[in-house]
Amino acid sequence: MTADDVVVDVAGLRMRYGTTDALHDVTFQARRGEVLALLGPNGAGKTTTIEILEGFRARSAGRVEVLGADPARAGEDWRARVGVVLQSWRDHGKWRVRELLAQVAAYYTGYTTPWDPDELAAAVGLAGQSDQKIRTLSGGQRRRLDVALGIVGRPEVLFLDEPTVGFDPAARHDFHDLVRGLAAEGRTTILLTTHDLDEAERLAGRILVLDHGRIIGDGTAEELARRIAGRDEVRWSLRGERFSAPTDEPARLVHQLYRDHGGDLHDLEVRRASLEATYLSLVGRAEGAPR
Ligand SMILES: Nc1ncnc2c1ncn2[C@@H]1O[C@H](COP(=O)(O)OP(=O)(O)OP(=O)(O)O)[C@@H](O)[C@H]1O
Repeated sequence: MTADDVVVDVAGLRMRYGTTDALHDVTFQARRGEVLALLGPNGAGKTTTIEILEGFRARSAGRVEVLGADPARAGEDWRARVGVVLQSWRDHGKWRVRELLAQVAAYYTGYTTPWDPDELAAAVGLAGQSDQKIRTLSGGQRRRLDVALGIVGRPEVLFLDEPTVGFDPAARHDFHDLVRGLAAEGRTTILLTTHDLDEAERLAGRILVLDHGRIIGDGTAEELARRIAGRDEVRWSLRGERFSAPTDEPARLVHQLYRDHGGDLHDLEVRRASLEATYLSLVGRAEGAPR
């Protein structure tokens, strides 16, 4: 990773609210084009971290750089390069989708080349709602609009705080497609917070597990699962008897079983080391650790 590739650089970040330490010593980096999930239980410090990176909250200690600048002191030109998806724009119920996108796009003129409102509406799946008033949108459509407003200035870094809370499965699916589409372009670094393992696994190339203000896991879903839950498991039955074996190479074991037992082999199953088991194990371990 070269210094130019590092878009988010956090070292020794601490946050104290009164007498409560919400972040102890958080250190991580994100590269250009990377999708990073901050995963953790309630109160882990996800929102606090992301608000500090967005420049909306002053930290207690530590070094934070986003696009080479300290968010606590960065100016308008920096802000134009950073996208933040806020909770729904409920105050603008009387505005039409295109109008609001055009209005917000106009703020970026002079800093970046914002999206054309109609192209952006189409990109987030709101082409059919461009002329609709915001208060008439469904929850999922409104969330798409939130995302559209977050990306209207073509940000280099996009922050999404619990983006799919309250979504139905179809809206979640569409939203995931939208984020994957943005990520596929490779120019936007995306940092999202979630409680949802499935969402983290689907969207993020890398997952940071945060618990009680500390990072207790960092890697791809597969790396985390292997590191903690260990090996995959192969299960089978042979002449009415059940067997199981842990293995690092399930394909090789399955091949061997077929070679040795052929048609006598039944109920063959490969269980991958799961992110869920890893997460529960990580968070469970941290429960017993000193704070
Ligand atoms: N403004 C505040 N004043 C005092 N304490 C706060 C404040 N904001 C957050 N906290 C505390 O800091 C800790 C981390 O909170 P934070 O909201 O960052 O967690 P989170 O991981 O985003 O949780 P959730 O998943 O529930 O949204 C919690 O103990 C919370 O009570």
